[in-house]
Parts: sequence; C-alpha cells; structure tokens
Amino acid sequence: MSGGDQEPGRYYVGVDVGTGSVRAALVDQRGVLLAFADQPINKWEPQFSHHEQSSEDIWAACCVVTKKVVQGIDVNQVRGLGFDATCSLVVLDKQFHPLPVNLEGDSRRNIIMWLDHRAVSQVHRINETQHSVLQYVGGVMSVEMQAPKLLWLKENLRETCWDKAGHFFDLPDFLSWKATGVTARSLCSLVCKWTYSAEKGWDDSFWKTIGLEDFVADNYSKIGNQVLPPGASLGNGLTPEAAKDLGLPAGVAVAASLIDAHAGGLGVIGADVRGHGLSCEGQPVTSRLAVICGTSSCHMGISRDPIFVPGVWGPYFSAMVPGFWLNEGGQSVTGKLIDHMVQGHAAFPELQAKAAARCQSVYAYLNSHLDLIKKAQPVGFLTVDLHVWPDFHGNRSPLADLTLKGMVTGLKLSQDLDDLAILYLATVQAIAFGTRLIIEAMEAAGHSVSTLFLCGGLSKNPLFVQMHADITGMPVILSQEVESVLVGAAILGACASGDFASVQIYIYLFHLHLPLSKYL
Ligand SMILES: Nc1ncnc2c1ncn2[C@@H]1O[C@H](COP(=O)(O)OP(=O)(O)O)[C@@H](O)[C@H]1O
Ligand SMILES: O=C(CO)[C@H](O)[C@H](O)COP(=O)(O)O
Repeated sequence: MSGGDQEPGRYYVGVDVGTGSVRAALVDQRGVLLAFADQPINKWEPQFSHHEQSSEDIWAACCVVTKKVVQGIDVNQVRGLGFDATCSLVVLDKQFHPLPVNLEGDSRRNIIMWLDHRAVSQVHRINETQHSVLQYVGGVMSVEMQAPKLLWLKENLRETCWDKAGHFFDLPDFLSWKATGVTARSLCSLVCKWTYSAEKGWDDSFWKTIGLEDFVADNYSKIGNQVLPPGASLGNGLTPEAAKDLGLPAGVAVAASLIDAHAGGLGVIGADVRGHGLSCEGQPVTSRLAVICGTSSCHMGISRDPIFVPGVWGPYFSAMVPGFWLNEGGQSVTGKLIDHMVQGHAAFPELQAKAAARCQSVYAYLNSHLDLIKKAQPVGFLTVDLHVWPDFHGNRSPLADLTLKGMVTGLKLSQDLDDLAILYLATVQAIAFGTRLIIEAMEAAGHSVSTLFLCGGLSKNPLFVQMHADITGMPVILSQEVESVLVGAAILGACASGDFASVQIYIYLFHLHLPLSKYL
C-alpha cells in the first residue's frame, strides 16, 4: 500500500450534515483543510417531541456548501467525496419521492429527526420483548433509533406514508444514494441504528416479533439488503445529475457514509500525539474516548473484543474503525441544552446586547464574565449553591431512561447577568458530570479510558472543554483542526477514491499533520 507521498493536487470533499447546519470541507491528501463552508438547515417541531426535516432541503444545502468549497480549484482534481449525517429517518415512495412523516400530510417534511421522541409507546413495547438484538444496543433500545420510528409510521400513518413507502433511509445513506443512485446502506448506520449485525445480518425474528414482518417478507429491500463498509466506493461514483447539483465532475468516487458522531470519532481517535509529553503517548488507541459535542454529545470508545456496557449503545463491530468494536455513550441534548438555558433566561437580551457591543459570541462573553465574577476563586466554586440535572430530553446513557426530565436547584428571585452566567456554568458542569458517569459505566464493564479527544461545535468553547478535564480528571486533547468531523467525512472520500487502501491506514496518515492542544 502506498502511503502519504501522493502527487500534489489531489483533493477530497467531506460533507457533514449536523442537526442545525450542513458543512463542507475541501481537504488535501495530508488531511489539511483548505476550504470550509456552512449553511443552516430547516427544522420543524409541529408538536412537542416531534422533530422533522426535509431531505430536499438538506440536499440543496449540501450542494450550496460543496460548490463553495471547490471554488477556485480545478474540480477535476477532486478524487473523492464522503458524507456523514445525523441518524435521522428519511422516507421516500417507490419512485424515490418524499413522503410525509406528519399528520398534516406535508411531504416536504419527510424526515423524522434523531431527537424526535414520538415513538415512546413503540419503544416500550420493543424493549418488553427482551429480544436478543437488544444486547447490542446497551440492553435497552433508544427511542432515537429507527425501529420504533418505523413502527410509529406503520401504526399512525398507514395510508399516507407506510403503504406508499418504497425506501426508508438513514440520512447518511440517503445522501450517498442521492449522489450515486446506489441504494446500498453503510454498515455504520445499519449496525448502530437498525439492529443489523455485521456478522449475522438481519434477524428475521426481531422484525416479526415487533410487528414489522413486512421487511422480512420483501427481503429487506426497503431498509437495505446490500451493505457496505464505510469508505467503500459506491457504483460509478457521482451521477451526471448529482455532479451538476454539486458542481463536481460526474464519476467522482463517493464513499459509503458514516453517522456524524462516527465521522468525528474517525477524525480524532487516531490522532498522532507524539512529542507533546502526553500521558497517552504510547498507550493503545483503545484507551482513547472520542467525544463529539454538538447539539448532543456522543462518547465513542473502541475495543478489540466486544464489551457489553449497560445503558451504553453497542458493542457494534466495525461500525467506526474497521476490525474494532465500538461502544457509544451519549447525552441527547448538550449544545441544545446550553442554548436553551441561556436563551430562555430573563437576562438574555442584555447578554446579547453586551456581547454584540464587544463583537463577541454570547458564550465568549459569558466565559469572560465568569472570570470577572469568580474573583480569586476557581470558577467551579461559583456553583456551590446551584445545580442542574441535565436530562431535559431524557437520559441516553448510562441510565437509558427517556422519561427522565431536567432539574435546577438553588434558584433565587434575582435574574441578572450574574445569575445567567452561573446557571450557564452549572449547565456545562452538569453535562461534564454526565460524561463522567458514562466513562465510569464504560470502565466498570471493561473499558480503560485515559484520555478524551473532543470535537464538534462545543469543543470551540474553552469553558466546556476545561470543565470536562476538571470533572473527569482526564486530559482532554483537541486537534488544531477544529472541523474534525469533516476530516472524518473526507477520510471516507479519500478511501473511496482508491488513493488509500483502507480507512484505518488513512486515519494515521491524515493525523500526522495535526498539531494538538491539551487541557489538563
Ligand atoms: N464558538 C463556540 N462557542 C461556544 N459554543 C459553540 C461555538 N460554536 C458552536 N457552539 C455550540 O455548539 C453547538 C452546535 O454544534 P455543532 O457541532 O455545530 O452541532 P450539530 O452538528 O448538531 O449541528 C451549539 O449548541 C452551539 O451553541
Ligand atoms: O445519535 C446520533 C449519533 O449516533 C446522532 O446523529 C447525534 O446524536 C446527533 O448529532 P449532532 O448532535 O452532532 O447533531
């Protein structure tokens, strides 16, 4: 296998579809990010706990950002394209047209988002079966996975959606289909969200037991009966139509996709830490925990042998790094919770005005305000009387209880900027304690974690990063390239191009050039 000495001028494009926006990056063969673009995407919440998006809207945003990042280069030098996305459920009819996932019959809204909690009754019934596939999702299926959502559609939208549906895609797989016309699914999405086993395939008895025997009868054609490892090249690459949409030549290699958290994990877990005096230098990759922190946080730990951690998703074989088992802990709302607490506070308009006057983000302003009011004390002491329980959207891990709610204790009548700053700090601390609980559960089951590698939007917040280091007692490493999720997506494109033989080899090549910063 030839290594990193490729001829110059080979580019890869990574596209990352998060909850709130779509991002793209142009990356060279050394893993250096050369151009970045982002674009917000629409979200609808027609009822409490119902969260929907539009696949057409998302594809249009993918096209906008891709065109932007390749501006100014010879597009014939783009060798590969990789997508990652949130694990939301996309529904199309037999002719691949969007179908409504809502009672209003609005077919533009054809995606049930990952954080949608409408299928509570369905997931309870699925868990009551105690079917053996549940062992591989931490013992309890999450309402955020696809089986309960599919059952909800069958039970609630039979005529308008279920009977007409021809294709149910995880969003990452929808994007690779849209780009290539190939309906093959990624092993990542099917293993992590659809109960597919990398070793045994689909389990007919599971789908029959939960009342979705329809899939078995048609040999899983609607949910995927061709499965490829992330990074595998799809069909003949970009179709002429998709190529025109994206501003790239037809035939550019397109990779089987990854879920966004997994792309982030791939983007950071192989980081080369040599020469930074870090305790993790020389330790196995299995001692690293990648924490991808955006709207939610996902905690990705890998192992050579399967480890069953109650309340932590997995173990999933080869779903992120080929040949390794993956456990995925998670907190359903982290960035979204911080935004909710800060934006809902009475002093938010004052904060916005003061931050704008200093040309700062509200979070940079709050961090400096905390520095001011803490005086000589460590910042953590500001919250001795104020505590937050962060499960405002249930607990994903390790309690795996969607019924849990959030809580704040220690509130006073005052509602000034100091109160807002301290509430913000307590929220960040609560999230970091949540990460600590997840690590403790993983360690009790057999993982041995020594270092955290953070990425995602929240890793740009120094207070968030510092609290994770303080509260877990572990060093936290950040890649200098903050858009690590996009690096992960570009790794897929590089793999599909054939320039590198495997995802594993490419992780190490890419990371040789990424300087690190650390929090202790
Ligand atoms: N520079 C920053 N400082 C503080 N918080 C940030 C910063 N950038 C993004 N965030 C927070 O990160 C979250 C979004 O992260 P992102 O990775 O973009 O999410 P997603 O992938 O879910 O769309 C938001 O809650 C946002 O407030
Ligand atoms: O369940 C997931 C990963 O397994 C979701 O895709 C994820 O939690 C949503 O990601 P983000 O917070 O980055 O938008």
